[in-house]
Amino acid sequence: MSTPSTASLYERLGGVYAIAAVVDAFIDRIMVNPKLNANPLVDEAHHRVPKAGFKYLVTEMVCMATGGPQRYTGKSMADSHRHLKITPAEWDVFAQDFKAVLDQFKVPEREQQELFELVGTTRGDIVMEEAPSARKAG
Ligand code: HEM
Repeated sequence: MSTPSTASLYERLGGVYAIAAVVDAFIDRIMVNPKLNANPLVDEAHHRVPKAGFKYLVTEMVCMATGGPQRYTGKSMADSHRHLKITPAEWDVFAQDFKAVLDQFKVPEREQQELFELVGTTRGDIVMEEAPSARKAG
């Protein structure tokens, strides 16, 4: 049995420098993934949004979500993804790339699981499960 740790996930991941390095590699990977860019709406946005700003916002968000002192200043997940019509299959491709990068950086299993739980909480705002007209307004 492992000793329970009181350190936040942010601290266990190594803080902002380590998180920014993982986000850097992850965004480089997803932005050129042909399976994600097969969605023309995602492809268009991936070529319009400057990578550096995207990495900045995702780093802020991961730092905040893991218990760091940063505050996320970007749009809500629903507002920044609704127009992309992301499918469950595309979400799975995204998750596979995430896992590959966490493995590449040798993030331990426990921290990977906690990250996947956090990422999973946003799925409902990002993945379009039904026609937009069927979604509740507001
Ligand atoms: C947990 C999962 C995800 C997180 C945390 C996340 C995070 C973000 C953030 C922080 C932004 C910028 C918001 C802003 O501009 O203020 C964004 C935009 C974007 N995301 Fe995600 N994202 C996730 C999943 C996905 C997936 C699965 C895809 C593609 C398949 C995707 C593609 C994009 C694209 C293309 C944009 C730019 C949209 C635009 O400006 O038109 N994201 N995301």
